[in-house]
Amino acid sequence: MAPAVAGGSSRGAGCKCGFQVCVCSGSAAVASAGSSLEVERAMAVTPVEGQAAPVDGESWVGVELGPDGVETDESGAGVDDRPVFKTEKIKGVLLHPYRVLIFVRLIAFTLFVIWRISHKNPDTMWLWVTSICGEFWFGFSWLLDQLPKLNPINRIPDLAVLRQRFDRADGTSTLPGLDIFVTTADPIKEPILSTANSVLSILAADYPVDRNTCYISDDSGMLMTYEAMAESAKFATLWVPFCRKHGIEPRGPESYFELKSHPYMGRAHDEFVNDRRRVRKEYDDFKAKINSLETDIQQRNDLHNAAVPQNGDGIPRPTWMADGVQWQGTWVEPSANHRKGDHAGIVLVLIDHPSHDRLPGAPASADNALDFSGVDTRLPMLVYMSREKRPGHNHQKKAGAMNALTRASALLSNAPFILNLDCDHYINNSQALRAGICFMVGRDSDTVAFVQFPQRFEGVDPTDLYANHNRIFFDGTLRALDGMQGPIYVGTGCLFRRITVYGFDPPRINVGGPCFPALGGLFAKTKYEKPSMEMTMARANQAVVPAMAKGKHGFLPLPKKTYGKSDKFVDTIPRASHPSPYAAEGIRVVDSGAETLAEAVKVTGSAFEQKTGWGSELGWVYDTVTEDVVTGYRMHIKGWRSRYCSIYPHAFIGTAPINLTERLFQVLRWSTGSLEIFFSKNNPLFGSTYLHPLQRVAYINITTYPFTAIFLIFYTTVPALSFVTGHFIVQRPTTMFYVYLGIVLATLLIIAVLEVKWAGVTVFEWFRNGQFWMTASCSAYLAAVCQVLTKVIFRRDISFKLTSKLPAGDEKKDPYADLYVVRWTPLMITPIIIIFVNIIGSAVAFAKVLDGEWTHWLKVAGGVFFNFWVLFHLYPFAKGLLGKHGKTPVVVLVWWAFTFVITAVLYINIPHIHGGGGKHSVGHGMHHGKKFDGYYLWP
Ligand SMILES: O=c1ccn([C@@H]2O[C@H](COP(=O)(O)OP(=O)(O)O[C@H]3O[C@H](CO)[C@@H](O)[C@H](O)[C@H]3O)[C@@H](O)[C@H]2O)c(=O)[nH]1
Ligand SMILES: [Mn+2]
Repeated sequence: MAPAVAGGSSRGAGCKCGFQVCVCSGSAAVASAGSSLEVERAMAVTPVEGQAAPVDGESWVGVELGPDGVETDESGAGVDDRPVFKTEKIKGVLLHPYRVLIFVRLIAFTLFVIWRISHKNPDTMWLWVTSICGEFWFGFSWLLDQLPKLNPINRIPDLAVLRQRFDRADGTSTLPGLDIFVTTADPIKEPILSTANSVLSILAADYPVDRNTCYISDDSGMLMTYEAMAESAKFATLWVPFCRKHGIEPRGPESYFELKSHPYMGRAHDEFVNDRRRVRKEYDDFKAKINSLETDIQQRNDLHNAAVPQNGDGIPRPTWMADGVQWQGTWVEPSANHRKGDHAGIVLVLIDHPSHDRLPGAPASADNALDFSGVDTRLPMLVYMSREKRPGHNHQKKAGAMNALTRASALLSNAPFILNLDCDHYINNSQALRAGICFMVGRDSDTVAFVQFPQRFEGVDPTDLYANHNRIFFDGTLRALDGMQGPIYVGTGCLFRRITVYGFDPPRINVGGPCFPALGGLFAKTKYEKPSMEMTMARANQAVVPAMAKGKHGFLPLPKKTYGKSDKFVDTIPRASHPSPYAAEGIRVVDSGAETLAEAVKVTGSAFEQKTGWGSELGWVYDTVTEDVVTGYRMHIKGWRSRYCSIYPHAFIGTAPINLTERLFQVLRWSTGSLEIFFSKNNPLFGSTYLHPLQRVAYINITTYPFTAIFLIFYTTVPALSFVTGHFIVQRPTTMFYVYLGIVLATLLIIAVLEVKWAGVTVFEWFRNGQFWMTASCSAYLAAVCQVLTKVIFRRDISFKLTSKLPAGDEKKDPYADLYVVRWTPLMITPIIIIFVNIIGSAVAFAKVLDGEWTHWLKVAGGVFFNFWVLFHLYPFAKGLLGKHGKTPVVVLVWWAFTFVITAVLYINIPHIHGGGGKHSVGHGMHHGKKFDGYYLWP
């Protein structure tokens, strides 16, 4: 097979797990991955104290800060010089061989291609030409994937230092404000209980409550979502103080109560057990309420609407809120102005701004069973929002929701930082928010646009059949990019700097990675300016940042009209980088009065963005099926940097589609989105020179990887067909050919082993990554290439559906039932063809040897081995295709063996194929009876 390939670690191909247990025990890891989540949670009792990400500690060594490495705090004054995060690089014993091998492989590969070009195959020129093109592409894409990994960096937040610098003795804190956006689009397809859990985990996270606001955006506009959030707000008054009192981890109740053991903080064990029993009972009630919401709302409506005639009379039957008011959004019985895609905007405050001072709870009493005396009972602000939807408007999916959230939140809380979580992701580590903030307030951090966390998933089958955990991508590629300009933005679990979202330039440019300042300086503009005195003073005084309009690389706001017609909103922009929502002690500069709420509804209106810069110059980027990568790209080309934050226990955990069809569709969407960027004005080849050179390479990689499909289809079919046709890619290999090939393959493996070592993943995951890479290439990537080319040529739009978070099988009996549900999609056609071609190819070869037609069985074995290599990669796919039968792996093998035997028997026994006049005697390469000396290239 194309020697350059090892399963690219692009986003689509890959696996996303990340369990400490895997990392420590190395080998037996994967089998226990499912249950290791339990272990992990049990270990989560003690909140992390700057605990390292789950990488192999032996592989990394601290980077020493130079004399300039003194930190300044948010006021710019060098108050405390201890850094809020530590930086590590890979130990020399790993790093040097790693880099040398990459170089060696590059040379060997070049020599290999030169050999191939100079050894023409006159028999079948088309094979020769196409295969060389393929090899060239594989080598090139390997390089694109490998080069940005030359300088991996590991950063570890130091929460103890953060605490000392920002938290005061009286329990208040000067940490910067943080707005958290949760996006949801359907209370059924995205189970509402899971969304409620995410919100509860956010409300209970460890962050100064008066500086933290949670926004839930509901693109369905349904009352059910709103009421589930109202219930959550109610339950939070118990859940949150309970978490604080006993140091509960994780703080999503569902995952907490699922734990087999319930460790506790502090000494009051009996009290803890009693409290937990109480809360558990309340949680069960809460769950029951959430689960009956649909019928409750229905019943309430029936009661209210009893007077209205029942059948098809065209009289609208409204949906009623609990307080007897008509719901503004989507009605249960949809009518004009009240259906999905056609309803008014809604902004409702469920929990208002908390007080600035602590609010200790009451001791246990008759109507209050839990003793919360001494526990702060304040809750962060919680806002429900559903933007206006109108027919004929393109609402731009998640990107549109995020932009609406950005504007509404500016009016209500205007925090300088924004964290986005998809509705199925909850906070698994209560310190996650603080950990992310470390990278925003540390040394040089004012040029950091966003902090991307790895995406971790639960509910993935223990062997991670379709590489859902994507660990090679997260722990390898994204971490490595931290050593360049920073990780690519890949969606949920990302913390943003608000002014970056507003399209501002960074205060200065310093994109050269610590290891390649020279290289960075050579190709990229690495102008370094110390923050001006004015800016420093402004921050120190906690006043409006006056430097915003200044300087080429100072904050450069876009023209006012770019932001839309809301003076109130535009007025918030100068304070957008202000760390505190308080002007003077205790006086909030933002309010949630009726006027502000009305303005918030206005700025989320569907016409608001017309003739503004939203979706192009600022905010999340529009007109693409994946808004994430391109939004981050537009920040990087301005010279902003990003950071990767991988903490342990995992910061956030979500759900992943373990069903083959769902997974293929997800990857189809991602790869289509990637190609769209390539064919747009955001093609990374033309991005500004502020882009770090190797960062550019990484972007070229992530916007071109689906093209691999074209070449891989060739390489997974033609060699197998060679056994039938007798035309081979390489006719007479020489010793040097084998030497080059050997080096190319050996270095591939050693590089992988080193990479797996520093990334802290397992070799098994590396194989899974490769397997899914091939499956995706033959199906989703190929479809993506076709789709995008159609879009580019015929200007046809591409539509996509939500990734399902609903388990399709019976969850009670088997948590992974969804894995075995087969839903047919045309995406499956190519991998099926490839499987058959490879089985048939090797069967024919086998038959030819048996038959005495070919005598060099050893040479044939090489080719057959390659066919098996392809089959090995497509094995998970075949397993999934068999559905329930695939549960027994033998079935796959039996199915394959059966096809093999049938083909071989048929070949030997049917003279029509076997004898002269068959296909294989047509070419000049090999004739019946002629000694087999053509040899298929790839062992
Ligand atoms: O009209 C819409 C459609 C989607 N969403 C939300 O967008 C998020 C992501 O959608 P999902 O279908 O779950 O996509 P995934 O493939 O699971 O998500 C990954 O890929 C997306 C880009 O394709 C990123 O936006 C996500 O953050 C990333 O986790 C979910 O919270 C949705 O509720 C909306 O708010 N409005
Ligand atoms: Mn999702």
